[in-house]
Amino acid sequence: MIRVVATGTFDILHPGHLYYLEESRRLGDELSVIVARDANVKHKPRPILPEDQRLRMVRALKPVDHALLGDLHDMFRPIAEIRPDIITLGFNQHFDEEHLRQRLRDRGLDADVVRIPGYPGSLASSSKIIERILNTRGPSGPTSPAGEE
Ligand SMILES: Cc1cc2nc3c(=O)[nH]c(=O)nc-3n(C[C@H](O)[C@H](O)[C@H](O)COP(=O)(O)O)c2cc1C
Ligand SMILES: Nc1ncnc2c1ncn2[C@@H]1O[C@H](COP(=O)(O)OP(=O)(O)OP(=O)(O)O)[C@@H](O)[C@H]1O
Repeated sequence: MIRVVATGTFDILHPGHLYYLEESRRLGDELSVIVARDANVKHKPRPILPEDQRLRMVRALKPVDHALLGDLHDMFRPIAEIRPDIITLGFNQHFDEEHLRQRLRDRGLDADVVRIPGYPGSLASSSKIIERILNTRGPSGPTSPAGEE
């Protein structure tokens, strides 16, 4: 039984998320997904959708066997519980593979780390979808009703 773990914020689902999770699942027999806590998303604007909602949607996706919210303080705690054989990183996750492998070894965890490539598609990005919403439906967007600020 090969256990795989995937991680991410998953704010406003799109086909890039699905591709990452499908490719992660293909590497093993069981896929667990750790969804980032609202309080831990500091490297970009805070998610639009709250963590419970992001978790619920990820859990419903076909390639996902288990989904859980991450730990608030220690990112290796869920990993120590799941004991995966493989941890996948998405194409734009800011972790260095070798550094992550070393930190895992330091904690007595010997999971391999595999980078999954990007899925092509102009709207396969949460931030681009948000940008498009603001540009097309925001106060100065082309579809706002006449006379409304
Ligand atoms: C091995 C690993 C374990 C993680 N564990 C947690 C965790 O327990 N709690 C959490 O809030 N984020 C955790 N994260 C981080 C997020 O799930 C996410 O990868 C990070 O916020 C980068 O998000 P993004 O690629 O979705 O922008 C973990 C990331 C990795 C690579
Ligand atoms: N287009 C994509 N192709 C492949 N993997 C993707 C794609 N978009 C996101 N992922 C992966 O899905 C996981 C969760 O991604 P995340 O929630 O950061 O979405 P995002 O669309 O990259 O967000 P943002 O646009 O805010 O950076 C990460 O591992 C990320 O690398």
